[in-house]
Amino acid sequence: MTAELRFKRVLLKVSGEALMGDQGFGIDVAVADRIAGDIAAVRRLGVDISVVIGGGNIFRGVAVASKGGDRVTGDHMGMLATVINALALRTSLMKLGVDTVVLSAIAMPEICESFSQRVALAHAEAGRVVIFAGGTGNPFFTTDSAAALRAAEMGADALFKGTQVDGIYSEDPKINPNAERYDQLTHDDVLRQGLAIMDVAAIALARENRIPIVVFSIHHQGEFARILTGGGRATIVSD
Ligand SMILES: Nc1ncnc2c1ncn2[C@@H]1O[C@H](COP(=O)(O)OP(=O)(O)OP(=O)(O)O)[C@@H](O)[C@H]1O
Ligand SMILES: O=c1ccn([C@@H]2O[C@H](COP(=O)(O)O)[C@@H](O)[C@H]2O)c(=O)[nH]1
Repeated sequence: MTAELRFKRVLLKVSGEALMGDQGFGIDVAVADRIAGDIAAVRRLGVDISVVIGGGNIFRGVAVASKGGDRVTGDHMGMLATVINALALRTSLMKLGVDTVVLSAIAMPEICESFSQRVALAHAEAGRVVIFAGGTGNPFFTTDSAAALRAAEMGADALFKGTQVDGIYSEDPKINPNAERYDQLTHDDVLRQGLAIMDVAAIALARENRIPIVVFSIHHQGEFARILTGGGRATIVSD
């Protein structure tokens, strides 16, 4: 008997930082391959998946701004970092025989296709995994906002944030190991309590479009599939 699926069409936000593994910078191919394996397993369950990938393993715009540099240039560098990660993840998925396309919010036609909602939906309809690169294409945003935006554009019924921690806590658990972990929250709870797991714009956009957010650890192999089939460990944010 096939397990009942919690969601049929999901947008997965993959932490850029997770891709570096223990290296401290850049891409650990073994980690990219493992995450690709988790995506392939979820696809085999019959779930439509598209992906937004972060860039924190390579570059964040605030790193430039905090040293007195130009924030917009820094953000452009950060968005380019997400394209590098998207190409790496596509390579890992293609090795597993998963038909995958990268669509960038910033045109670079020699490297990948450009994003439009129409093209993205057509690729998804054809059964491809779509990886959205380049964030929203605009500075002063993050890939969490891009994930909420693309989830709405793709008609996703949930936004999965695969990150470094296994859910949302009362405070950053990396700073306070005694912080309380939540299984269930509303979008309003996250905003009112200022829980910094995602930026405010991303949470507000998901709330406006009634998209549940599922926060889980991308480091736990098979967790993505377990959550979709009713198990696993995650915090679910819904109204
Ligand atoms: N209330 C909270 N609950 C859980 N984690 C929190 C909370 N507040 C802050 N965090 C931190 O937020 C981090 C996730 O946010 P962030 O989006 O910056 O990283 P990421 O998922 O690795 O993405 P990327 O590397 O792509 O930027 C967690 O690793 C955690 O340390
Ligand atoms: O829409 C966007 C998305 C991202 N950026 C810049 O890229 C880096 C990396 O993204 P993360 O979400 O931090 O992983 C981000 O710090 C921004 O500098 C952007 O400008 N616009």
